[in-house]
Amino acid sequence: MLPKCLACAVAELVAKCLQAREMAYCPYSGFPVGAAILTTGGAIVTGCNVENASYGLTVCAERTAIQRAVAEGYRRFTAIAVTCDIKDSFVGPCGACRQVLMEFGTEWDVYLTKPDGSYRKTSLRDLLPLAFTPAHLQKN
Ligand SMILES: O=c1ccn([C@H]2C[C@H](O)[C@@H](CO)O2)c(=O)[nH]1
Ligand SMILES: [Zn+2]
Repeated sequence: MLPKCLACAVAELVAKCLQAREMAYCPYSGFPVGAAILTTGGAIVTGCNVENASYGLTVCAERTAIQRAVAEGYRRFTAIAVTCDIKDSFVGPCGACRQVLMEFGTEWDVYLTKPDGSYRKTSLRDLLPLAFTPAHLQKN
């Protein structure tokens, strides 16, 4: 894959998370969420929330995306863009998703994206301070 400029990669990532939100399966909440993950190699893997009649089995968009990415053979990531239908504020991933993303690196950029495509950049470190990570399980 050809390397892209960072601004181009972010623009594509944001566009893909908005597209992914269109695929959300959310008949119970009516709250569609889209996510798009950028791998270190420049590939983008998307996800949406997938709800279930047994409500607790619902999977968030961010976890759908990361699980899909890992299943496709990717392990190293640089960024995730996330969007929902809320227009007046930037909304972060839920706590469960923050922890699951942290499993695959502490240095993620996170683009909290509004439906109009505007975004606020933050980081997984800032979203999950003092995180418990795989490094804590390594023997000394
Ligand atoms: O970070 C989050 C938070 C919520 N949801 C989904 C789960 C559920 O389908 C709907 C309402 O909680 O939004 C996500 O996809 N990501
Ligand atoms: Zn979540």
